[in-house]
Amino acid sequence: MATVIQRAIVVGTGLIGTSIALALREKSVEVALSDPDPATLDLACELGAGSALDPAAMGAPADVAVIAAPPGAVGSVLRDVQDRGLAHVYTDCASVKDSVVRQTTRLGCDLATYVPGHPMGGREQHGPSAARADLFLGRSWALCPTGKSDSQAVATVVELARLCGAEPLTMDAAQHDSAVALISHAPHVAASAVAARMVSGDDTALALAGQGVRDVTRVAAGDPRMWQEIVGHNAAPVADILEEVAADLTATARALRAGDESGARTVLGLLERGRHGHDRIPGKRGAHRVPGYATLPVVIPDEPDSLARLFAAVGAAGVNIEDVRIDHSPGLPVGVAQLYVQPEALTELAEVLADQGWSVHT
Ligand SMILES: NC(=O)c1ccc[n+]([C@@H]2O[C@H](COP(=O)([O-])OP(=O)(O)OC[C@H]3O[C@@H](n4cnc5c(N)ncnc54)[C@H](O)[C@@H]3O)[C@@H](O)[C@H]2O)c1
Ligand SMILES: O=C(O)C(=O)C[C@]1(C(=O)O)C=C[C@@H](O)C=C1
Repeated sequence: MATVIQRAIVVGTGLIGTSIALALREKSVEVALSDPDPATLDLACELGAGSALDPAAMGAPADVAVIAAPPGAVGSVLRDVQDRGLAHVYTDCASVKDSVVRQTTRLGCDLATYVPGHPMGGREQHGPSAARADLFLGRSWALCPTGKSDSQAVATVVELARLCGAEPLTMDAAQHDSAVALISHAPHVAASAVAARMVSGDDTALALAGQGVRDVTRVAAGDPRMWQEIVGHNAAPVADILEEVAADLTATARALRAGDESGARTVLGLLERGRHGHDRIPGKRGAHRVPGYATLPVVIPDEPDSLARLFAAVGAAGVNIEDVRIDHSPGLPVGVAQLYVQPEALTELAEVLADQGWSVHT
């Protein structure tokens, strides 16, 4: 079933909504934007994410409407946009899915045209000023169709994810929620618990802070109210993981106080399990860019000679690759090579590679 998204609506133009809109604009999709906060909407428009939604001037419904509002608002926003007939297909971006599906069902939304979604890209900042067109490049995008979502609607939202450079993964809402409790929500709370210790740390201790504590606590800089809402909507799965983390921490503290051989084995056991768990996390996505260079993200197929061909093409264009980072998850058919080049080489290299058929995301 071929679907081509030409016109989209984004409701909620914060970090996620504006990032999706920017990614769609790069693919020449016409985007109409809406947000209850006029300053937020103006900024998203000024950043080139689209133009303000004017329902009177809209004509035919858009191909897809994306709701990028906080989880607790998704049900009522969906009901409203469906009542106004703004699009043929609807999706949302909330970080939790089961409670959102229950809200939409309770509010009598049309579940045939709605496909719950969750793009797995984000940042610890919020609002349109933090948005980036490449936020979802090479990331997974969870789709949790309800039993009632129709197949054309699912195909449209798959296309939306791919237009943003992401790889759609279909699962049910409960499976999604326990997965994100493990890989996103509990880690966020644990990072906040570690970061909260810094409140009473003295200035000398904080002056010593290196990269370690910054890495462990980066996400704790996120919006506390948004995260309270996210973990509150996924309470039981998050609480389950946090209890396991707390048990490990309590056992480790006891073992350290005991200071005996058995205690040493307990500590080593946790550190070894931690390393093993870390090794199981695919790729190294979201690492910070190397300062001073421009980065050119290029999508690479998961084939033996892709990188060699890409490097050869860059060399033939006379450009030196200063550094490279490869974001790739085993099992996904594509990855993203981030090429670090001198800023003055960027535009021409992007054009040369695009002309040769590479999927380049400047
Ligand atoms: N921040 C992340 O890393 C991340 C990643 C993936 C998904 N999400 C999900 O995406 C959604 C948006 O998060 P964000 O980080 O962009 O937050 P944000 O605070 O940057 O943006 C949220 C926007 O929603 C608007 N909004 C609030 N109530 C609304 C309503 N009733 N109708 C329409 N718009 C409304 C706000 O004015 C704001 O502009 C949330 O559901 C969040 O769970 C966040
Ligand atoms: O990278 C970050 O800053 C994020 O917090 C992104 C992150 C995540 O935990 O991976 C956070 C919440 C989302 O719902 C999806 C992605």
